[in-house]
Amino acid sequence: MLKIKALFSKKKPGQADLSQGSKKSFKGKTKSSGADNRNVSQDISSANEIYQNRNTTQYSNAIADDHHMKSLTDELVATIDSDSSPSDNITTENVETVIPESEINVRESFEDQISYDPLISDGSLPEESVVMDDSQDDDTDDEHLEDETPEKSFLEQKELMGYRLINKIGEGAFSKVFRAIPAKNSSNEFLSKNYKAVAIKVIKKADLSSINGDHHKKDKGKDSTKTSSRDQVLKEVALHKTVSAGCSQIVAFIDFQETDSYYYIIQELLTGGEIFGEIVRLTYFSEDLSKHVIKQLALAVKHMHSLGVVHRDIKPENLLFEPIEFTPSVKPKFRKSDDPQTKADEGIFTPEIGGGGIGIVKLADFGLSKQIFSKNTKTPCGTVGYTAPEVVKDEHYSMKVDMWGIGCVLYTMLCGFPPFYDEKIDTLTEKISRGEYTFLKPWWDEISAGAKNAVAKLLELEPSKRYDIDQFLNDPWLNSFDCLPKKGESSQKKAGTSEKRHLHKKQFQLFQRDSSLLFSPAAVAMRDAFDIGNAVKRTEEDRMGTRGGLGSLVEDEESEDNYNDARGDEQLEQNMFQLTLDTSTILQRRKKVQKDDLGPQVPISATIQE
Ligand SMILES: Nc1ncnc2c1ncn2[C@@H]1O[C@H](COP(=O)(O)OP(=O)(O)OP(=O)(O)O)[C@@H](O)[C@H]1O
Repeated sequence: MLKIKALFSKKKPGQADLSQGSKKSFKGKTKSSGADNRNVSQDISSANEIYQNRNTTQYSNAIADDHHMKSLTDELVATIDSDSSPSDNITTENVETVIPESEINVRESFEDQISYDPLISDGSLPEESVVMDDSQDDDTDDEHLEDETPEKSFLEQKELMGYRLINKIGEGAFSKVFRAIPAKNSSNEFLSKNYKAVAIKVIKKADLSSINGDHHKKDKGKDSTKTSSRDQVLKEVALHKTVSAGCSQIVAFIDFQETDSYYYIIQELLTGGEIFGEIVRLTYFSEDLSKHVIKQLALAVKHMHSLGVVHRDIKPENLLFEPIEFTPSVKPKFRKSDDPQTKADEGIFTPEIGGGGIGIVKLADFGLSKQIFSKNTKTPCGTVGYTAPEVVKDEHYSMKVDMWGIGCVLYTMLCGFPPFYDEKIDTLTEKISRGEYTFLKPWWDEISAGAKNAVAKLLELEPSKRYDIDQFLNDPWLNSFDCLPKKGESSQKKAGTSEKRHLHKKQFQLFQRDSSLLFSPAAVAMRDAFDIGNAVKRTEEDRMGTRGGLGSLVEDEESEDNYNDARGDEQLEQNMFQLTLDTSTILQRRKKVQKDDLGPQVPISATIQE
């Protein structure tokens, strides 16, 4: 409950982005180190290396080998351990991770050379240009990307080196995500050849530290070893870098920059957007398309788990995709529960390619990930030389949190609404804790027994009985055909000819303009149901007492600090945030169908308990 409070009380009201909607909740569960951002004495060696070797290591994921992976993992162990105790064996004491002055100067002089300077920082261009018109769209063909004009003057551009921010494509509680292109005169030839466009997550330092209370916590005296906002960002970067190397189902990490005011996380751009939006658009996915998406997610999770990293925030918003050409169905099929007037056609599904306009799918957002053990030592972080049986059990428990997340995503894709929901947070929390879900009639009537079995094995309450990632990957339903996209083509080319890409893009933009769907009560409720669900599971995981994990210490302390406040605010919290699934568009639509065509209406809360 404490974590849930943190999640929802920190939401920014009125975040809206018509170009690619994403209204997200706070995730930076951090504890201040009390250290100045620019002068951290007990800090992270990986970050130091990222800064110092940026020009040589920034695109290392594309070329990572085992040796590189090993050193990254070792760095990460050190990173994680620096949170734990000043007397631990593995420490990074006295390692300074400030950006060298020389580097800052280089940036400033580099900025002078950037040809688009006139647009920078005057803030005068209007916000209305968020959605591109067709003529601008044509300009985004790969061949002309480098000439693309930024949509407006972005303040975030001022301190960024080597990339031009073009338009905002997403938003988190404390971040903005931009589509960007490597600057024309970028010295980084490898980057500009391999990535015509990139996504840049920009985190404003001031926002992060004020909300995390870094200044306030500075005075507590005991926290020289605690995790500051900065450490949290660096941890996300280190984990993203580690897990994306050598895994094509994880959004590639490209580069990282820290400046006076911002952190910039530069990553591979997935042009389709979030799977979340596609569920809302299509209402639900066919079993084939669900398999196609979930298998790619499962491979991403397998890779992470093999490195000892748990994602802990698996949800449709964190699944991004590359669009493919949409081929309409000759004769669209409807389920009994569909409203033929409103159900969008998913189109033809092609094994190894995809369907519904969805091709390659990748897992993103490592802000809540944590490392449970190091790949090399197989011992939990923070311990040297032995692994107690209960710790091994805890590791597995942590990983099962991701399996539960996969189950929720699969359930949601198959039917269009999440497995657990209630209008009240506390009731929802209880349902999740008790594993109370059902294959709701009539929406699940036509879904195969194989799919239901896979979902049931993933949503098994008892972690030891729940599928692990290998069991899921061997599930007979999942393997009824080879649903993975073909290898070999770069994801940025996957959508076929630029003409076809434009076609889909136009369809997609049209959909995106209809923000009423993405921000409808149904969509908001679905987002919230996932956020609450993940928070509940993480809380349970913490209660189980994961010993080695990075997050446990940090979160435990946060819980302790917030405990009293949380109790006082509990009622307020419940009033402020109520899930409104009952009034949601998707469920309204379904209720309407149910009422008109399928007999008596069943209240959502009642059906859940069936
Ligand atoms: N690589 C990418 N390619 C395309 N879009 C992206 C990419 N990364 C992020 N986005 C978009 O930006 C949104 C926000 O990104 P992200 O989830 O990383 O931010 P966040 O700050 O972690 O959000 P929060 O912490 O509030 O969950 C995503 O949901 C997605 O819509």
